[in-house]
Amino acid sequence: MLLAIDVGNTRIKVAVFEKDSLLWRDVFRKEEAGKKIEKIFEKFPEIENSVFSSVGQPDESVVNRLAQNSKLTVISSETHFPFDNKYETPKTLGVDRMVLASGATLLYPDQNRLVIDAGTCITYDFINAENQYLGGAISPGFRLRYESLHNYTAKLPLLTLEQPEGFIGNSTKQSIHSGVVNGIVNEIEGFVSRYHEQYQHLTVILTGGDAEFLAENIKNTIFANSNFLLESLNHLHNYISDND
Ligand SMILES: Nc1ncnc2c1ncn2[C@@H]1O[C@H](COP(=O)(O)OP(=O)(O)OP(=O)(O)O)[C@@H](O)[C@H]1O
Ligand SMILES: CC(C)(CO)[C@@H](O)C(=O)NCCC(=O)O
Ligand SMILES: [K+]
Repeated sequence: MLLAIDVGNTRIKVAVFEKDSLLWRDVFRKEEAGKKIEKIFEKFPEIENSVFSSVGQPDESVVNRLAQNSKLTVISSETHFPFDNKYETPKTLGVDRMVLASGATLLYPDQNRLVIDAGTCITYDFINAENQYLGGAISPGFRLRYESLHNYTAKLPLLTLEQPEGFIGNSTKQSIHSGVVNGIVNEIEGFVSRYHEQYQHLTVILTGGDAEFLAENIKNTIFANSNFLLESLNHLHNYISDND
């Protein structure tokens, strides 16, 4: 049994896997990590292994706690990934993006893949059929867009994610919702079309905290899976174990 921990920019996501099946998952704030992780080991005493990845500097107390209770694998830029990294600055590439690229490589073999992660940031990661990671894009996610419109203007209110009533925003609120939601939807559809022009056969995977909301709004054929990063951690852990 494996415990996978993904420390994002805002929240921590954890899942327990038995082979390829996800048994249980949870999401919590960073301050709660210590207590929550202790509880997970109590709930699942069968956990032997854990795999940890963090977009920021890993929290030492969390890492120590995991290492005390299980055989721990920490994913970093030193990890042996299943793709060939062609990024010009591989040392600055986000660990979360490398985990997503690993999952896409292992789960969708021999094809061009685009992973879109809609979380705090929206990231685009492209791996070609030759398993070369070429890069992608980074843009602000829903919450960042709503917050920056409020924080950097004199009059715009702070709103939270809501489906706009139409394309033409007919009030301040509706204009903001249209700008943020239709902006992101058009951005994603635009990127997917551009990749499609260059790569006819393309598998698109959509994940992150806002994936479900987005899946309902996007035209193109995509695989939406909110747990893709956690599942990628599980598969990457198996890959590392098999190749040691
Ligand atoms: N309680 C919550 N706190 C923050 N964001 C939330 C919450 N519930 C839903 N969301 C939505 O999830 C998005 C953040 O996604 P996610 O949880 O994947 O981000 P994250 O933890 O920062 O992870 P990552 O860094 O991998 O993007 C926000 O844009 C917001 O719309
Ligand atoms: C882009 C984020 C913030 C998305 O979580 C993260 O992957 C990150 O900090 N990346 C470093 C920059 C890069 O990926 O090139
Ligand atoms: K993200």
